[in-house]
Amino acid sequence: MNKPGCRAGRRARKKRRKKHEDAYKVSLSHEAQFVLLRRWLKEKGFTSQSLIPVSFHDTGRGLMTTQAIKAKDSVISLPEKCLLTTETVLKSYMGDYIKRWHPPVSPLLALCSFLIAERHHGDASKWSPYINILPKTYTCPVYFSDDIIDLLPRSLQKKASEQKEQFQELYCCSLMFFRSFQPLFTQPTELLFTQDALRWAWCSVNTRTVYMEHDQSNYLSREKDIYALAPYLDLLNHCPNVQVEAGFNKQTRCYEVKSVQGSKKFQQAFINYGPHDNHRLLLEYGFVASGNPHSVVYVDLGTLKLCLDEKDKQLTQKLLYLRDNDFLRNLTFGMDGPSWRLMTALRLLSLKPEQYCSWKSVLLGAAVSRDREEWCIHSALKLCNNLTDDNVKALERLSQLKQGANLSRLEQLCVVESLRQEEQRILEHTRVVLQNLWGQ
Ligand SMILES: C[S@@+](CC[C@H](N)C(=O)[O-])C[C@H]1O[C@@H](n2cnc3c(N)ncnc32)[C@H](O)[C@@H]1O
Repeated sequence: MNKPGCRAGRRARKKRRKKHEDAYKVSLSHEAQFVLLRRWLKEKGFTSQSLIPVSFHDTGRGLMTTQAIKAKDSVISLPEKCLLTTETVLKSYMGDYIKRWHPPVSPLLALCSFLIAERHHGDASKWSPYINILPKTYTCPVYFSDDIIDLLPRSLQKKASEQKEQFQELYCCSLMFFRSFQPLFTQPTELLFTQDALRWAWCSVNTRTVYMEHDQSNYLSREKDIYALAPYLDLLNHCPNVQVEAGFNKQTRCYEVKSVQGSKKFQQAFINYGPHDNHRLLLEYGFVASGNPHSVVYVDLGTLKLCLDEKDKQLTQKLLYLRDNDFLRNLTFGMDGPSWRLMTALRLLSLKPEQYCSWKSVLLGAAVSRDREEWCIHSALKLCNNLTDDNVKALERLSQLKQGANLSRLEQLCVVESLRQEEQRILEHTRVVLQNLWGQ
């Protein structure tokens, strides 16, 4: 039974926490750019007052409820007129240029080109109230310099570098296409459609669009056209524990978000971007969610090799089996210890020559012998300690680099630091689990 004293203490702590959070919750609804945005949206038929823009102490800018939302009730319903899609782009002054271009460009590139052009037009743009509230820069890895990429967990470094290369390739391949817009501008397109401008537009589309399927256009490439920029609605932040139903309603012709559990008054309204771990959130959205239940620490092949016995004559064969059976990726530690896949890979690597014939049953989950199980736990601890050391070094380096960094670099360093801190927390839990297993 709870002691009354404890309950009173908890209540007091809760009150203090709420007061602290409220102090760092600043309404943005009276700022000129949001007043203009709301006015512009009202002209397009969006009038709801139940969500207001707020700067939150933990997640940054987002939307707060001004009234309670019941389970299954609407969070927001945005009329089609407010959405910016490839249809908007193809119907615009850029449409004929895009339609003429061969081979057809992707829906993503069409949207990016339009955003770049509209940002350049400034107040003369019909979309300026929306463009003005878009972030000026992002914390996705495509913005990271090499020294920041080096501070990511090893398994993420490769993906981050690939993202940068993929972006670079898109830019190089699009230069001629951008040049085709020259008649629309007085300035040379090289000065408008720069790599920086495309990076900004690319991140705007990738981090802010909602999923909306469109009919395939003959004027665009075969890549799926699933994007819609949804002004105001795109101020909703992600919470892994929230459930929503979202989609374009063909009857009401609105993009609707409904809450599954409901939400209290004066709370941040969240949506769910999907069951992503922190690596995916960082790669695709440029942030990490603290306490993310989907997060794990990945053991890359280089780290796994630390517990391999170079003198093991079957080592090459073991690694081949692991690779052929898809056991060399997605090896992870979670809050509850090493994953089944990681332990299975370690069990196969642990086999002595005379046990090697049982490799098939090991891959199906069978344990071999007590001493091999101990070897696996010991190896998992070794991997856990190695990843922890790597984290500690990265965190030290990050705190050095943060000193004297400019604002956008500081934001990037802080995101990487949050990721490392989250991983440290997972590894600490994993170590306790492994030590308990070792003691059994
Ligand atoms: C669709 S926008 C949401 C609104 C955004 N915060 C803004 O100021 O415009 C998506 C971006 O919001 C940020 N974000 C979303 N959820 C977050 C969270 N739980 N914590 C921190 N940042 C978050 C990330 O930068 C992400 O790329």
